[in-house]
Amino acid sequence: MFELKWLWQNLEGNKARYIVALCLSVLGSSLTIVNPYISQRIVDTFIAGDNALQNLTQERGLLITLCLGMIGFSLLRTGLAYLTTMQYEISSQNMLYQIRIYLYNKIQGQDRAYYDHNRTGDLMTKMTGDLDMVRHSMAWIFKTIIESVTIFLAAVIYFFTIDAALTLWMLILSPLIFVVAYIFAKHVRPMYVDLRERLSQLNTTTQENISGNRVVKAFAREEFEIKKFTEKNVNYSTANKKAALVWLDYFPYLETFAQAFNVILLLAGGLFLMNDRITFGEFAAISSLIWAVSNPMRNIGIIINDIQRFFASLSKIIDIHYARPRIVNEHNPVDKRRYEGRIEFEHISFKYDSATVLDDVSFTVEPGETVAIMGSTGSGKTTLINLIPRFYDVSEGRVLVDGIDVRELELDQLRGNIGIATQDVLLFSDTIDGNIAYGEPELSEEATIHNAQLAAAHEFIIRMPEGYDTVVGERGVGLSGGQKQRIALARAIAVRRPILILDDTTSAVDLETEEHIQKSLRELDYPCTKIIIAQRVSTTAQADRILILDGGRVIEQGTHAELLARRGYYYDVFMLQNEGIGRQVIAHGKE
Ligand SMILES: Nc1ncnc2c1ncn2[C@@H]1O[C@H](COP(=O)(O)OP(=O)(O)OP(=O)(O)O)[C@@H](O)[C@H]1O
Repeated sequence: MFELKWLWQNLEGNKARYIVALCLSVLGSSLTIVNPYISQRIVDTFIAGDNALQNLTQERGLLITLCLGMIGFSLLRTGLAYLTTMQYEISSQNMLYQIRIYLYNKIQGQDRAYYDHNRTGDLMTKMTGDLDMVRHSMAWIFKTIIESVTIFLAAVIYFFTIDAALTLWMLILSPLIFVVAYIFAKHVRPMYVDLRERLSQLNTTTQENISGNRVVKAFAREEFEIKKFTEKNVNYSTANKKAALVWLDYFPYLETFAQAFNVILLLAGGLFLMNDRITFGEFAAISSLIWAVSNPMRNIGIIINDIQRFFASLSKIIDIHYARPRIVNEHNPVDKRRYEGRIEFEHISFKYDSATVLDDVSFTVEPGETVAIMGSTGSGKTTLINLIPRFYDVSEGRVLVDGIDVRELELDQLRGNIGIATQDVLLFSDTIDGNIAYGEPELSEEATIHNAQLAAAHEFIIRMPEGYDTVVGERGVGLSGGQKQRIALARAIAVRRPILILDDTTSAVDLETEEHIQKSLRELDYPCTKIIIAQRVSTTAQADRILILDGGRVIEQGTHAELLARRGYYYDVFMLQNEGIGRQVIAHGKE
């Protein structure tokens, strides 16, 4: 089985321990027949045998030995069970730990497209519930199966040594039980696949609801969200019940078969006893072990249910393992530590799945230049800049950095040469200090403050209760939009990379603060090519060049003054934003 092979490979380092656990399981379970055997000897020798009374007086030593043997074997089995469980637990926990790290690394290594297509809730379910289910199966379900099978076989072999014909009578129903179990397993499998999907939907809804809590509150949509959650919860619960209850359709047959073991034993065993084919002791031993044959039949449904759950979870985990990022290093990537910062878009086009978002875009940014990109919403600005650090790869054309196609550059080095502040600001649950130093963990305190000053963030940070040590939440809880943007900007410039990309980073700050930030950016004390997406003319006016995107195409290109002179899109935006102060800014742009 492919899935089990995968699991076995991932048990690396714990295989020996797991095999020991399996062997201990087999050994401990085989010993189940020892005490019934001893009790058979006791009954036949000291209770029901022909010379029972005589033996009781003459063979006391044997009786005591047999009794002590029973106690000893019980203790031995308890000790073995303890050791066995310990080995299963340790090996499965170690495996879980290893696989979790491995899968986490895999998820970290995925490209943006992977995150576009996989829901966070689903990934979380895989990394938690599914992994736990697999571990639980390794530690408990496989143990139960191995032990049930061993006890069953040991008991059957023991019965055969007593009387083969009687054993065959007792096993007469076994093939039927396996047929019923097989049909049940086939019936229930798709239900567990469906159940797993519904669990993932439930988790996705919960995750979205919690992270989007502020939007929910803002629109007073709590009731709607509760309804949505309840619906997913009901779906999951119904699927759970359906899968669990389907067992009840089969249960009466299997329970009847399991009960029949006792009836057959009473009828056939009684006859064999009366005909002196078996002794009282042997009858007692079979009676005391009949559970070993009937219980696995009874539990077969529970085991099949758990196995189906196990395979449903395992296949989800394996999905992560085999998901290959499309954006990876070339075979022999170009090794270049520090870039100059020359960026060139050469007739590039880009499609998300099938929709064309960028169409034949060409432009060049020389090292140290500042290029501003403007355009209507959805015109492809963010998509365009995402092509530089290879968050996505072009569909056609080439993006070159320092004259080399980005696909030929070493990916970590490429991204390590770019400082980026994204449009959707995400701050980690950490101190402000920790957030600013995220890309440069060794950043000194002075440097942190310096970068915060450049990003016009220092003033508000020092006014916070714990200054730079203030912990901000998952998404910068407690900070205004503009404050978050400024911390994100400080984080982007703190890494001192030769390419700086700012995606609408100052949209939420006031004009005065923005003026300060623009000045800082112009005066950065390290060589840096800047690409700035902005909607405000006040941000773009000082750029060396401004590109206007519309519908994925560059429709205008030039300096502030040149674009104003063209009287196109840029001019219209300028007029809209500067009614009344237009003249002043025109003059400024011409400087
Ligand atoms: N991950 C994605 N998958 C599919 N389509 C996407 C994805 N991201 C963006 N798009 C689509 O690509 C187009 C361009 O989006 P993009 O974010 O680049 O625009 P933008 O110019 O940056 O917009 P805005 O100014 O609103 O940020 C839009 O039509 C958008 O719906």
